[in-house]
Amino acid sequence: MSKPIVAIVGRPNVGKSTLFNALAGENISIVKDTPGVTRDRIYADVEWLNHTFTLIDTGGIEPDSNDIILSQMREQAQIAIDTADVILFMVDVKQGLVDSDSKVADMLRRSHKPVVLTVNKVDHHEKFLADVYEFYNLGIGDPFPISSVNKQGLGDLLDQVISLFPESVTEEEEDDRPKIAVVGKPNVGKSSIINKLLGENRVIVSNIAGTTRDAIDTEVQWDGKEYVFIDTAGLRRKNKIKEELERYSIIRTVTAVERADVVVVVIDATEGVTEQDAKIAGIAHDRGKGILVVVNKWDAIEKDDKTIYKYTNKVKEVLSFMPYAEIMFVSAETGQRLPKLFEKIDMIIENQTMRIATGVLNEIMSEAIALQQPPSDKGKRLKLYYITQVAVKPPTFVIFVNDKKLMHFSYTRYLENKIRDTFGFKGTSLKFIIRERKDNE
Ligand SMILES: Nc1nc2c(ncn2[C@@H]2O[C@H](COP(=O)(O)OP(=O)(O)OP(=O)(O)O)[C@@H](O)[C@H]2O)c(=O)[nH]1
Ligand SMILES: Nc1nc2c(ncn2[C@@H]2O[C@H](COP(=O)(O)OP(=O)(O)OP(=O)(O)O)[C@@H](O)[C@H]2O)c(=O)[nH]1
Repeated sequence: MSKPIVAIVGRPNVGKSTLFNALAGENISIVKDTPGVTRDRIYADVEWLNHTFTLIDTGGIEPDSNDIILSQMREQAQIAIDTADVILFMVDVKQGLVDSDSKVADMLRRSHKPVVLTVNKVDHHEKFLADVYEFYNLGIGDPFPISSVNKQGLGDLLDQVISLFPESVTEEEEDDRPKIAVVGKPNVGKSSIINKLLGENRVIVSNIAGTTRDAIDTEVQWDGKEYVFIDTAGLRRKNKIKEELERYSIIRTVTAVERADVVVVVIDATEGVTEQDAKIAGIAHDRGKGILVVVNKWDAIEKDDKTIYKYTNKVKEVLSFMPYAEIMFVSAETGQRLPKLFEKIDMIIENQTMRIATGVLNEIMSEAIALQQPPSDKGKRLKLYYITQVAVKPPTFVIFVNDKKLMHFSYTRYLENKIRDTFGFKGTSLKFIIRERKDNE
């Protein structure tokens, strides 16, 4: 089930980052050993009442000449229209209604996307109320006055945002076809891979409009089974903007990954694996998605009998935060090994949805404890009582212990490895939740 996406759009300096930080707060998921992205605060998961959604800050416009601001705002708004379920359009009560606000409002209105008009910097309600009313002129509905700095008005704002989410029983959720996102740096061969898969296999292609987002998905049939490639039309069609801002490509990646079951991370063999690849892979890792690393352009490099081995090690080193990732070497040009992609995808999905019986899990844990004593601190030893699997996609386990503080990351990793020794779980991360239970309970 993918989380709804909310995008913040607005001119420079209206307070987008301030609101983003106020809402994301400590909820921002920072996985310690994942590189980059989450800490860039471009996106974060926000919880409000019983809802979780992904908040995206489309900001990052360099305040320059007005012309540039307007064209970049249009770009920003387009990204939001393409990817978000709800758009939070932010204006600044102190600056008042500005021409570029009206132009962007026109664009948003034409998109028929749910928009929440957010009037920021209303630090004193009475003083600014008349100015807030002015924003009715934008013709995109009621203005919601807030003060991001003082965290005022955020509750009403979030209530409104949540009320606009699509019904939870959408077509997308009933659809059990595997959904695949192909991501990677520019020029690594994402489009070439998809075109090859479409072309050679004489697959039936149909465009399925996203249920609430404007992303265009592509259906591919392989071996009698249907797979959905997310937002591939945008990939195959060359980007209008030559050098898409890194921020925007991260936003596109996040929103595609959010909807995917399996994420194919494409790496260019001729360039080698880089930190930027790690950053992109980190987005999928953070979200607990199935991951397949595909090293493309394998035809284009000089090889001897050790090349694959060396290359695999290099990939594992740069992507050391996801040792479970499956790696394969392909060529979109020659089609080498490309058909294997579907086998791997099937295998990863199976692992993502695998459920292990509680009895078996507890046996594995008891054996692991017998082999390696749990850590202790100041005379108190960690006791592990019970383990059970509570969810799939990714497989999630709860471990009951006497004292959470004693459960070191390294011991969790040790247990994870023991579980993987038995069940593999290739291509998927595993999530562990540690709960305390008192001895006498
Ligand atoms: N008085 C007041 N100032 C605010 C409020 N929210 C933000 N500001 C200030 O407005 C300025 C701009 O805020 P940012 O959050 O950086 O604005 P932004 O829209 O992210 O700007 P860009 O990154 O340039 O797109 C900062 O000096 C903030 O402290 C508010 O609610 N009241
Ligand atoms: N030798 C070789 N070249 C390839 C292979 N796959 C792609 N290329 C070339 O790499 C270049 C980029 O390929 P694209 O498929 O456009 O890459 P992309 O990742 O979709 O690029 P963006 O749309 O910019 O993100 C093209 O010139 C392709 O011909 C391959 O397997 N071998």
